[in-house]
Amino acid sequence: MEFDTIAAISTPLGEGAIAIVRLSGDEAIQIADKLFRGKRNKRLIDVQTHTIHYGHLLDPKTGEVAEEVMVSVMKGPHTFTKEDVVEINCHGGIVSVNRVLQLVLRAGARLAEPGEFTKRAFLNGRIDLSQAEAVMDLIRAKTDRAMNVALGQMEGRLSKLIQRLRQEILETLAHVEVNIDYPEYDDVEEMTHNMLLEKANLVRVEMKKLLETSQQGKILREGLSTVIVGRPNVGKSSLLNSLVQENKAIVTDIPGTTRDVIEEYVNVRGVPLRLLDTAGIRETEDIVERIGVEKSRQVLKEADLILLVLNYSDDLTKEDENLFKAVEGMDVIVIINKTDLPQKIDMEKVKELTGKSPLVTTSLLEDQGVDDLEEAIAALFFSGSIETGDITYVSNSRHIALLHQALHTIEEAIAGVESGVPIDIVQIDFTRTWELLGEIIGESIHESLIDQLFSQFCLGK
Ligand SMILES: Nc1nc2c(c(=O)[nH]1)N(C=O)[C@@H](CNc1ccc(C(=O)N[C@@H](CCC(=O)O)C(=O)O)cc1)CN2
Ligand SMILES: Nc1nc2c(ncn2[C@@H]2O[C@H](COP(=O)(O)OP(=O)(O)OP(=O)(O)O)[C@@H](O)[C@H]2O)c(=O)[nH]1
Ligand SMILES: [K+]
Ligand SMILES: [Mg+2]
Repeated sequence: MEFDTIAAISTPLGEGAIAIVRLSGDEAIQIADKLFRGKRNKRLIDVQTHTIHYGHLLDPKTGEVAEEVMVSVMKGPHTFTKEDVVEINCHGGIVSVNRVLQLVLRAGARLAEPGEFTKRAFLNGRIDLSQAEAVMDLIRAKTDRAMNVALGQMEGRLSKLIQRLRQEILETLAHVEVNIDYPEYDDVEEMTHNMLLEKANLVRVEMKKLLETSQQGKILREGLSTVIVGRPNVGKSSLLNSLVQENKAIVTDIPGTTRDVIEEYVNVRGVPLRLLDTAGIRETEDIVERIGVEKSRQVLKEADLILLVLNYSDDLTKEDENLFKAVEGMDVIVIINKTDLPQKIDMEKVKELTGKSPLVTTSLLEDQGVDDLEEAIAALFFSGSIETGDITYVSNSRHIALLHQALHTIEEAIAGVESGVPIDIVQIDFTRTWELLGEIIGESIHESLIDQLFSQFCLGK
C-alpha cells in the first residue's frame, strides 16, 4: 500500500536525555536527507539500511544548525510499519524535539495521528488487529504479568488460536457443500448432521475456554478495581498507604479527612490493583463531605473487590452493618484494624456478618497483618497462584464481546442441527461465527471501527 509520509514525536514529552522523532513512508529518507548534514558529506539517501548516523540538522530557511542528532535509517519492508522508517534521535527536552518535528513537517512530512504508525503496521499486513491492540496494552501494562499477556498477544498467540477456529469452521462448511453437491452415500444427510455437530461443539468448547480466561485477562490488563470502604477514621487511607508503600493519601485523626476518591495502582503478589480510597461513609451535614460519601457509594457499585475496614477498638455500629449489606454478593475481604488498641468490637458478631468472606486483622500503625491481607487478595483471585505461561488469554473488552456473540451463534447452530433445522439455515450461523471471529483479528471489520480503535493510541505509536 502507498501512503504519505508521517512524522511524530515517539518519546514522552518532557525532560529526558534523548527524544525520538519518527518518520514513516516513501519520502522518509529524502525528507531527513534534506535536513541532515553528516561528516564527509555523507548523504542519508546513500546509506545502508538499518544503520545509524551522527550529524546535524540544518534549518533550510537559514542554513543554521538546528540540532545535533543521531539518525537511524531503516528501509522497508523490514521495519515496524513495513515502510521506510527514519528515527531522529535528538536531545531530550520539549524545545529541541519540537524544533526537529517542525523541521520535518516543513520538509514535507505530515503530522501522524495517534496510533498511525501501528495502524500502518496493520494495514501493511505486518500485524493483525489483535496484535496492534496488544501494542497499546503493552504500553499501558502496569505489572509484569500484564506485560507478558500483552507480549503473548502481540506475538500472535490469540490470533493463531482464532485463525485455527476459523479454519475449522471453513473446512466444515466446505465439507457440507461437497456432501450436498456430490452425495456419495445414501445416508449423507445424517453424516452431514453428525459432522456439523461434532465440529460446532469443538469450536464451542474452545471459545468457552478462551472466554473463561477473560475475567483474569481483563484484571491483568486494567487492574482489579478495589475499593476501600469503612466508617470514618477506621484507617482506610492508612491501608492505601501501606499497600502502595508510600504516603499517597492524607492520614489524620480527624474523621472525614478523605473527601475525594483517591486512585493508586499497586501490584500485590502479581495481582494488579486499581486501589480506590474513599471518604468514610456516614450521615453528615457537611456538604463537601456528603458529596464524598455519595461518591464512595458510587465507586462501590463498580468494584471488583471490596476491602471493608472495621475498627477493633470500637463497637460495631449500625453504619458498619449497613456497609455489610451494601456489599452483599460482592468479593469482600473484611479487615479489622487497630488491633494494637484494646478490643471493643464483638468478634462473634463480626464473624457472623463476614460469613464466608476472608477476615484479616491488622494494626496498620504497627505494620502488622498487611502480609496476611496481601495473601488473601492473591488467594481470592488466583486461587493460589497461576502462571500465565501456556494459556492464551483474552483481555480486551472488544474481543470478549465478539467472543460472546460468536459463542451464542455457534450455540444456535448446535441447537439448530439437533432439532433438525435444514442445513442451509445452520450454514448461516456457521458463517456468522466465522465472521465474528474474523472481526477480532481485523478481517471483515468496518473501516470506521479501525479508525476509532487506532485513535485511542498514544501519539507517536
Ligand atoms: N527505536 C525504536 N525502538 C523500538 C521501537 C521502534 O519503533 N523504534 N518499537 C516500536 O514499537 C519497539 C520494537 N518493535 C519493532 C517491531 C518490529 C520491527 C521490525 O522492523 N520488524 C521487521 C523485522 C526486522 C528485521 O528482520 O530485522 C518485520 O517484522 O518485518 C521493529 C521494531 C520497541 N523499540
Ligand atoms: N492505633 C492505631 N491507629 C491507627 C491505625 N491505623 C490508623 N490509625 C490512625 O487512625 C487515624 C485515622 O486514620 P485514617 O487512615 O486517616 O482513617 P480513614 O479511614 O482514612 O479516615 P477518613 O478518611 O477520615 O474516613 C489516624 O490517626 C491513623 O494514624 C492502627 O492500626 N492503630
Ligand atoms: K481520618
Ligand atoms: Mg481517609
